[in-house]
Amino acid sequence: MLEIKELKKEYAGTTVVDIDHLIINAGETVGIVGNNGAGKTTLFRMLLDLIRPLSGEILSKGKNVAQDEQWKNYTASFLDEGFLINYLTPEEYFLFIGSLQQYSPSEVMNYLIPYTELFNGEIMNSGKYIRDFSMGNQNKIGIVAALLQNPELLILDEPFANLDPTTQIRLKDHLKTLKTKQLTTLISSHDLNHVTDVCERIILFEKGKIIKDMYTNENTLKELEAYFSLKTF
Ligand SMILES: Nc1ncnc2c1ncn2[C@@H]1O[C@H](COP(=O)(O)OP(=O)(O)OP(=O)(O)O)[C@@H](O)[C@H]1O
Repeated sequence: MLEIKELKKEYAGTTVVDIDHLIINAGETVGIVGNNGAGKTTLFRMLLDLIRPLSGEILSKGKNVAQDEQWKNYTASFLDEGFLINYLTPEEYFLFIGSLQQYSPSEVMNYLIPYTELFNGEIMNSGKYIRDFSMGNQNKIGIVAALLQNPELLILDEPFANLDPTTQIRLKDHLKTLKTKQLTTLISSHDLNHVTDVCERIILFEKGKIIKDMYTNENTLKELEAYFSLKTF
């Protein structure tokens, strides 16, 4: 699904992403972990052609995302609240996103039914604009809007951040159900517990470089905890 080749990004002369070669296979659920400033969001922004690399390339289904827009037809993402439209209500926003997929309003509303529990009675019919929701609820709106696009490739930056524990568990359970749909998912997270629970493969980033790339097993969480607890700066 994705191939990254000799990808480099620098800010003010400091290398923040430096990946020799990385392949993400179709259908994989991949967790990206790393301390603050490791380069996770920068990588995601390059995957979405929001910023350009200094050198190297990102191929999505074999095509360079910076040169060919095909990836936009099958990729959905939520990186931060900047992806939302603040002056809309959640209903208006979901209908807008749905209309881009040619969904009728009733199709959109039907699609949202499985998210009733995740929304916890706080999102729909509240009469509020997106800008007036808490960060956690804005996250929920953004994640569900990304899923509404029925993507083949889903990119979520810290999806568990700002969510209450109940919602984190509901989101985690939902993300696990997506595995059966052959969706390729990239999730960055600081929550080692959740990310190892949801993802079958974990890539550990440090200063823009891949330090570990491993398939999840019963020891992965302990390994990651040991790695981060021994880390000295
Ligand atoms: N627009 C920018 N201008 C200058 N430096 C930037 C810019 N964007 C990111 N950086 C720097 O690039 C490095 C990687 O940042 P990035 O946000 O990708 O890390 P991250 O792994 O997502 O961190 P976090 O876990 O804190 O979200 C950091 O040192 C950051 O300060």
